[in-house]
Amino acid sequence: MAPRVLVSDKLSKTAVQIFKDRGVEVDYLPDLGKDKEKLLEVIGQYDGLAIRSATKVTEKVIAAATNLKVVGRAGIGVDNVDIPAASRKGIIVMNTPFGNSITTAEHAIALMFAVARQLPAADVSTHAGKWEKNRFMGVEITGKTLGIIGCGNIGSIVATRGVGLKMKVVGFDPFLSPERAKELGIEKVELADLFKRADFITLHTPLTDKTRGIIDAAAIATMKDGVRIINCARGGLVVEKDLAEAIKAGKVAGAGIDVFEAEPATDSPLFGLENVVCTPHLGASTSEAQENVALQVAEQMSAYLIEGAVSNALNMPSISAEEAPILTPFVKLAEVLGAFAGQLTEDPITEVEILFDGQPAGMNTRALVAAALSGLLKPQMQSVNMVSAPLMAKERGIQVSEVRRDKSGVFDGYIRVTIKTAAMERSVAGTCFSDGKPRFIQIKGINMEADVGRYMLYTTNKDVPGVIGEIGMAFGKAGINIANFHLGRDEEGGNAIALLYLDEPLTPAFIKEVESLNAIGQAKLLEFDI
Ligand SMILES: NC(=O)C1=CN([C@@H]2O[C@H](COP(=O)(O)OP(=O)(O)OC[C@H]3O[C@@H](n4cnc5c(N)ncnc54)[C@H](O)[C@@H]3O)[C@@H](O)[C@H]2O)C=CC1
Ligand SMILES: O=C(O)C(=O)COP(=O)(O)O
Repeated sequence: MAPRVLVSDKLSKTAVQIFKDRGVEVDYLPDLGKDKEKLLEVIGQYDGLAIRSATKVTEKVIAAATNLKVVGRAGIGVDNVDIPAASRKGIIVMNTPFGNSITTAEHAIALMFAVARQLPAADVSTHAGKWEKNRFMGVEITGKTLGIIGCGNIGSIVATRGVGLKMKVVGFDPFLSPERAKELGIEKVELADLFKRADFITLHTPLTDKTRGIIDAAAIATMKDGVRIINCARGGLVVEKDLAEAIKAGKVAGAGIDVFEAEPATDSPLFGLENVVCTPHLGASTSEAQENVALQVAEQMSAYLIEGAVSNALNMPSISAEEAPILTPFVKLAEVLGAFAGQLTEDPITEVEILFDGQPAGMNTRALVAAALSGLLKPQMQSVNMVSAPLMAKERGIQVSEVRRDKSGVFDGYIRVTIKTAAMERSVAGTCFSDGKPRFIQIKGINMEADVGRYMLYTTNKDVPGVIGEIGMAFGKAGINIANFHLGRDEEGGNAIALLYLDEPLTPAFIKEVESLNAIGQAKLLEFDI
């Protein structure tokens, strides 16, 4: 059945055409996202949800989204999506990180000019026939200091535009390297320095616990008198009430505000103030940007829903369409190895080490780690998947480490999963042959070569004569067929293990009976999603 996508915000219709061309069913209901109740009612029918900023993908929406696999944000900011809730449910959240950056940077520059020359008020006055030539005295931009808070995609574009306008540009961003600052032609500064020196301040960070209220009364007090502030990033970065007070007091000479603490903003302390230029979250609203983001989000969501390719996901490593077919057998292998270890371990796991030897070491190991963790946690959490597993492991305090090394043995490559609990350590290794099927090659340090079956009985025993006979007798007496049998041991007369392939699951009573056989230590029924 074709996957179904709901477009619940106003995206360019290009998205609809792309979904259809890729074989995805699509419902285009651009106002539905604003109707919370209706969204809750219908979301269960969809595999994908394409949004902008109006649809709020809350924990409640995610709980109701019983079939949802992917949320695609046609734009950058994902603060309207509860990503931890989505991750917990295994839903991928992706955005289009570059499609609207130039357009948004241009809006910041447009607001800067509008504030510097009071263009909107002058426009209203002139339309009213007042000709107030003396009322609107502006400031020049050339030679002024532009302070950019957040020098990522958009902040960097604003920086180059500022340099082009002959401004002195200073930037604050903890992740801005001195080399990158030099390349942009700007000076990297601390925030306090930026506040002290800037004539214009423009914000380009995401809204996080660190950045919320970054411009408040205390920050404004350290700024130059007559500073002008532009916010095209997110409402909440600026404390609107504090900015309004500072404008009324004449400390701040003007502000250009595109984003608000509460949106849609129907009321704000900034409304009606002299030289505050407001726009209704128009940063990304050009036809070029909207074409870009619609096209990109529809391509990305279709690629995921149809081919399993992942790009620009915020809660899952990327898997390109080209690598998906090569990676898939190793994803399955990693999951099987994790599942083996997870099913044999009842105590809390404290550590997991995943070793990639040879061929898989050169692959997308983040995806393979996610797959191994998903297999490992599945016995405890049925709905865990590659998206949710890393977060679940972290929330459970499991330390995950990854080791990559060159080919070291007879196989072109293999993966080994080692887990630790307070009481023990256990490892299992496997490889993929050219048929793409996973094989176990080592269990608890014992070499063997065994296919993976849907139902398998794993036993540990002493390497003494008669074990196979005893097990065989028990199965024969119970009338249960053994499809295949693999054995391995560490040394003659030492520890041995057996893997029995079964056509169907065993009853707990029968497993107990096997466990009670003389030479048998442990007997455990394993199930693999194969
Ligand atoms: N008004 C609108 O319509 C639009 C708004 N946006 C918003 O613009 C903002 C920036 O977007 P991009 O440049 O694409 O993001 P980005 O991720 O490329 O850049 C953000 C930068 O902020 C920096 N940063 C993070 N915490 C910081 C802190 N505490 N102090 C200083 N810098 C910090 C990061 O290191 C990063 O370099 C986002 O909030 C996004 O949602 C994006 C598009 C349209
Ligand atoms: O991309 C972003 O982060 C934006 O803020 C753009 O929002 P919008 O898609 O115009 O509602």
